[in-house]
Amino acid sequence: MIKTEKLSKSFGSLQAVNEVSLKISDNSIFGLAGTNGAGKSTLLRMLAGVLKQDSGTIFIDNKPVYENPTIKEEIFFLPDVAYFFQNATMKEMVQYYAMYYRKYDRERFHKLASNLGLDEKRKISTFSKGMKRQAALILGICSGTKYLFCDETFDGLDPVMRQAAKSILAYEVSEREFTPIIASHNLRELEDICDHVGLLHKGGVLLSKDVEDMKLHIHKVQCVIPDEKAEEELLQELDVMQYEKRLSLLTMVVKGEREEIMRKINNRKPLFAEAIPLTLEEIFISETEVAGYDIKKLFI
Ligand SMILES: Nc1ncnc2c1ncn2[C@@H]1O[C@H](COP(=O)(O)OP(=O)(O)OP(=O)(O)O)[C@@H](O)[C@H]1O
Repeated sequence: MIKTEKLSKSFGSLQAVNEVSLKISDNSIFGLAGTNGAGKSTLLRMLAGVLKQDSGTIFIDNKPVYENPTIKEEIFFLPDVAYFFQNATMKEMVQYYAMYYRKYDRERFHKLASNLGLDEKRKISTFSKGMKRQAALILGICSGTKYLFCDETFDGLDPVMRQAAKSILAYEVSEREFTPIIASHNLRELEDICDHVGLLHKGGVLLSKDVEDMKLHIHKVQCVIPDEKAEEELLQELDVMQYEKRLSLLTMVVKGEREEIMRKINNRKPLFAEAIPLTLEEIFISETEVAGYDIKKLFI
């Protein structure tokens, strides 16, 4: 488990991370969301023990991380710009990492590289940007560490590869002790993968929540209600966060229990009504409006 208490870091007069207290549970995928400059990379670098905090504490599995080689053997950090030795092939990078990470899984690496169509003997410098991202990700995953810190790892991957990367991470979490932490300025990249999301804003944590929990209390529904008056009454009756009407189709994001919402809609004799999946952005809108933030301005 990762636990920080009042973690802070400044660069000169700029407060990049401001009293961040977070808990990241084991065997879950944690998304660290926030706009450009929110402090995600600085926070990840401190968590990975690359950067020393000015104040506050970080404990990983109850041990301080900075200058602690034992705990660092359980951490792999994927920076936003992947680093490879000059002219190195993936095969050579594996040899290098395997010297440091005793649990390096070469077999898994061969399998993943082959599945993704990446040639282990080709110089990584000749790979495309997306291929380099894939290479960095699988090199990191196969290190066998308990924690994987990913800084904008999905950036530059096409939608198919993004999905593949998400599946690989989810598979690892289900198969072994593994906790990936993924930082991204794009909420859509964290969609469908994170169990828990922390939202950083101006160096502080705006919220940190379990995604499934959030989904229990907010729902997106679509319906067609032929009677205009009944529709108006429904909008009054429900705790509507957002709504949009296109022709006769009414789409609403509503707070409350799902059964109760559907019961109220069905009372208005809809031609059709169904609940549809919520995006992370929609969930965040409802969660942060209480704090007075306009999430749309934070994530354009
Ligand atoms: N080495 C540094 N020296 C000075 N300022 C820095 C340094 N590293 C980060 N900062 C500043 O700290 C703040 C947070 O930066 P950080 O890179 O952590 O944000 P981020 O959320 O990762 O942003 P992005 O999504 O753009 O990568 C920014 O204002 C940045 O300019």
